[in-house]
Amino acid sequence: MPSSAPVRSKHPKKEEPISYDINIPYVDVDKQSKVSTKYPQYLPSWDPIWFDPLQPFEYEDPALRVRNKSKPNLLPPSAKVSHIQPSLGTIVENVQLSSLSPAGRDELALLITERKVVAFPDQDLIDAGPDAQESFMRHFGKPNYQPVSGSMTDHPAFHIIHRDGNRDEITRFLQQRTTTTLWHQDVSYEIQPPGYVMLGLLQGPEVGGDTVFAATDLAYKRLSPAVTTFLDGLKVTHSSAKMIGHARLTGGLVRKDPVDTVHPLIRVHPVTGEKCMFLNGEFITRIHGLKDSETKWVLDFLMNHLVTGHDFQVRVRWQPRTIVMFDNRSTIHSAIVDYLDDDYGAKARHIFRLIALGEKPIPVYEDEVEDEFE
Ligand SMILES: O=C(O)CCC(=O)C(=O)O
Ligand SMILES: [Fe+2]
Repeated sequence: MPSSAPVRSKHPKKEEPISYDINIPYVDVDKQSKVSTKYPQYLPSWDPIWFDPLQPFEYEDPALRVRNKSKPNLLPPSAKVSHIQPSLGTIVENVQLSSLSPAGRDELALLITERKVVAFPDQDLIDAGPDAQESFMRHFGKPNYQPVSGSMTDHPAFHIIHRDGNRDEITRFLQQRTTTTLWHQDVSYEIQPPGYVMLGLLQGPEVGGDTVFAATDLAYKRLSPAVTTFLDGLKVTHSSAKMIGHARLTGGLVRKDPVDTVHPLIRVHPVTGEKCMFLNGEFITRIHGLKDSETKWVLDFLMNHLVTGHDFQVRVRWQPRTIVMFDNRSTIHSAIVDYLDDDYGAKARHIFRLIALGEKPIPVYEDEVEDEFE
């Protein structure tokens, strides 16, 4: 929970040369207040709140409570269900998330584990306010408080993704990178990382600004037994230190101390039982038992496999008032910042993210000795 303990710094300085993470944009707060937005209450705020480290907690995945796999409480006959790709990604129309009973929310969790990414266009939950949105997500797990980046005053579990159409930051970002895509699994450094994640579109460009997802279990299945046998027992350190260090160095807001957590590289999904690659382009510092160049070799190969395998990916196009819910255990994702080009007219994009923290990642070999390779 929030506490009133030390405030390290305030919002980012104007001379900040480049954002550490394209998903955590540098924002000129003074200018922001003048930006026209449909949802001013959701403009990012940088309130000086301090959070203590996440403590272990009991977690039962809501999908495990579902007995009737046809999901009658989620999908009445009037619901229109269409798949975006054969193996992942589904659009559900004529269902309002705000009206779901607890049994309907359990069934939603099951649908998300089955389809990995589910989009619900035209949701009245988008306009129901932050309390209703937070309370909806509480069903799926514990809230997360982001250590850096813009949030909402009095609602620190919100992570706000907002671009006002200004290209300057992207131009700076692309001075050092060749693409705006940054593949990641959300908050993988926490001891109990997110299971379910909600993204809610407040405002977006007519064309562009899609979000792309890759299935980490399907990608795992493509690997040969010789490779999966090697990967199955590996442990990896995920760290928020670089992100937080960068924020501190540049005078940005910091709300938590850095966390380093050892996770299995391959985790077993608690609902589907599938093995998922648990990997991140942003937060991994080492694979235990491997040398630096070997770690880089393994991570480069696996990330390349994930991001180039379009046959186990889905790209979600945002329609107005869409809520996307995805399984952060069986997917890796990236925003696509392609809508700021002059030729197409710069556009604003405004999304909120709410996270439900889930189980401690389940290793393939339960009886492994902790930190055997340290
Ligand atoms: O903006 C998006 O589409 C995704 C943002 C995201 O991945 C994040 O904030 O963690
Ligand atoms: Fe993300």
